[in-house]
Amino acid sequence: MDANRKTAYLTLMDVESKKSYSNIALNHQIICNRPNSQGFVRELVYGVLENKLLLDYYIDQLVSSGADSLRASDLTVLRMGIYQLGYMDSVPEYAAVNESVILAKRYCRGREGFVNGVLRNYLNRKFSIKLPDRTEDEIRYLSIKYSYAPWIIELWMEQYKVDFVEELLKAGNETPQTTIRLNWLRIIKKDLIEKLEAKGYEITPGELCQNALHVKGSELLGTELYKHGLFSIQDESSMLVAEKLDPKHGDVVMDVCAAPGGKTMAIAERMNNTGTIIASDIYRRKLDIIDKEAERLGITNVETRSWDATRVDSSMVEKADRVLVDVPCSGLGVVRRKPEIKYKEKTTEMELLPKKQLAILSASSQYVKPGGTLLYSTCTINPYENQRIIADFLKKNPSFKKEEAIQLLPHINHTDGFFICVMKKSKGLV
Ligand SMILES: C[S@@+](CC[C@H](N)C(=O)[O-])C[C@H]1O[C@@H](n2cnc3c(N)ncnc32)[C@H](O)[C@@H]1O
Repeated sequence: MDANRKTAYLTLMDVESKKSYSNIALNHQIICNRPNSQGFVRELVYGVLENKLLLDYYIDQLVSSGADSLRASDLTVLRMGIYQLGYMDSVPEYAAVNESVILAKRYCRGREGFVNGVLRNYLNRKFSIKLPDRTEDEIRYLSIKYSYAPWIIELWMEQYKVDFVEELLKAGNETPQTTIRLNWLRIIKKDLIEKLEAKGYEITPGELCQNALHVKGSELLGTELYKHGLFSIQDESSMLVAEKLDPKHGDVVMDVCAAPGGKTMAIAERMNNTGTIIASDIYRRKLDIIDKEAERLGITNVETRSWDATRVDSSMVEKADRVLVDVPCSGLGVVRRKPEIKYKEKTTEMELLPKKQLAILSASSQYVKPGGTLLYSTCTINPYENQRIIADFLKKNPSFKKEEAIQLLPHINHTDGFFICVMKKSKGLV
């Protein structure tokens, strides 16, 4: 059996049935199955994940009992087959059908005839299947066309005009460019560019941050340059958080939701290994990742500890020059990297997020020294987790003033969708 399609199938099944994150499942299955074209596997996995509702809409037109009636294994093989037939020009039609039938023989015993029939039916009808009528139900049309749960589209329509929302939906299905953060502690920009170019990578400068470079080329994480800590992979939105926090040499910084530590490291590099960063997270096991990253990058000013950020550590009250509050959120700004987020249901857990975010922000604000900086950030595009939290917080905490609030958007800034709000604590009594 073709190892590429097997890897893609097993990854998609992990995401569908075990609710694994796509990036983690994909890396795991690549290690287990050693496909000969990781590029093909990625294209197929992300193509299917990004277009899941659209592919199921096609299956609904082709299978009388509908996509919902199918077992996860049958549905996954059909989604993969239709995606290859409809969207992957590099795959000949016969290969897409035959390889899907081979997958079905292995993973959907007795259903290979059914899979063959549905895919042939798709080939016959693919140009005649129409999307739902936009004028009748715009949310449903957009939800199918761009494959997003309807509640996300409704949420964005509350905030933005429909054309703007459509651009945002489209951008969420694009592949993000690879961006790296150069490690100022180990190398200067010019030298890193030279070393990467010598290895055949194509480099262009970042748009938002001095230490950002866009890189074209594969296997970056396998290079000696990465292993020796000359750079990290990070979107410019996260780098901008560290830039806006503006840490100074010798500062005491608290990073209260720190794991896996991307922003902690960016802050530490800016502080040139001076001062102290207390990086805490509720999960002890996640802090090991921060310790390992610090070692790779030659960072020595980070102390990790497990702490529930909704609780106030009285020993740290008014001890920090800067506090970063990068809260857990719905992740609607990172759908380009984790397309499975587009299909999340609006659960009670999600509805409780703003309460938790406000609790974390309120408790953590107590660590800020008079005159110090408090930065709240999320990787989401949701006023209830962003602007509303800040408004509620500022109403109850008049000693803080908002200095700047930015909502980065993939179709405008070409970054992840990020919210960054910088606040200052007054120097005296308010
Ligand atoms: C958005 S992630 C942080 C990403 C991190 N700042 C970075 O740049 O790599 C949110 C983190 O908050 C942590 N978290 C969730 N609830 C928490 C709590 N009550 N106290 C502290 N950390 C919490 C999660 O474990 C998760 O690692």
